[in-house]
Amino acid sequence: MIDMQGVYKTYPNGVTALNGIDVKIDQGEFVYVVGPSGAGKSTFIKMIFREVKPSKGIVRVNNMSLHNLKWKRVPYLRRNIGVVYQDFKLLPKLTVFENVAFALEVIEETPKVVRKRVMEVLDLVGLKNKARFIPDELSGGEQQRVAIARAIVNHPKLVIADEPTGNLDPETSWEIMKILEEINATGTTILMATHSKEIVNTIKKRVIAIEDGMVVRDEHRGEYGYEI
Ligand SMILES: Nc1ncnc2c1ncn2[C@@H]1O[C@H](COP(=O)(O)OP(=O)(O)OP(=O)(O)O)[C@@H](O)[C@H]1O
Repeated sequence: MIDMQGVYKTYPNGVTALNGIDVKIDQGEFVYVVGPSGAGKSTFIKMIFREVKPSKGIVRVNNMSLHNLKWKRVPYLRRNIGVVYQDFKLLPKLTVFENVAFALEVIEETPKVVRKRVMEVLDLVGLKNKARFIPDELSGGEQQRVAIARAIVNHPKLVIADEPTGNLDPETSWEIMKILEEINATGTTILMATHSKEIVNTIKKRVIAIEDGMVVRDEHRGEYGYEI
């Protein structure tokens, strides 16, 4: 479902963040992306939902070629990708329900479908009883669960999580991981950048390590491999 061949990214300021990446990820895999700060993990991840365009190389996601994808086709790509961020990025003035519904309404679903689907995903993340709350009234872990509900409400084939537990305490982080594993168990591919040694070494999955913009390690049931 993700295929990168000879991918390079040099930002306009001259920094080369990706330096020849070759990676294939199949539908249904759970993959951690690890590596030191500034190694290129976020750039790698952003390339998959076309937040970043490659300077050189082939990028295919869900059978779409991204290196030459027209800007107006980008929403079609993103419809099959849910994104979860470290800082949640919820809309502060909208309720939990509205934050999640927003992702569906933009593709013009009927109110009935929206309600059913939003309540289904809120149930999955254990927040059905907080549908009317606004983000400020929730804990960090709860906000991240809303962000996950929003990411999966469209039944994406792929969920990308950029340090989803980075702002959470350990106990809450395990809860978030449990939810991501449940989503993965339904066949959704999960790609997660993380600095959490505990998580990577405990919940064993494929590990792709990036250093200086290159894949230096790619192991099934791999280790985190760094001290911090
Ligand atoms: N928009 C940008 N413009 C210019 N340089 C950038 C941009 N984004 C990232 N970089 C640079 O590219 C390199 C890789 O950054 P990236 O954010 O991909 O690393 P990372 O591995 O995700 O780091 P971290 O673990 O700290 O989040 C860094 O040197 C960074 O300064």
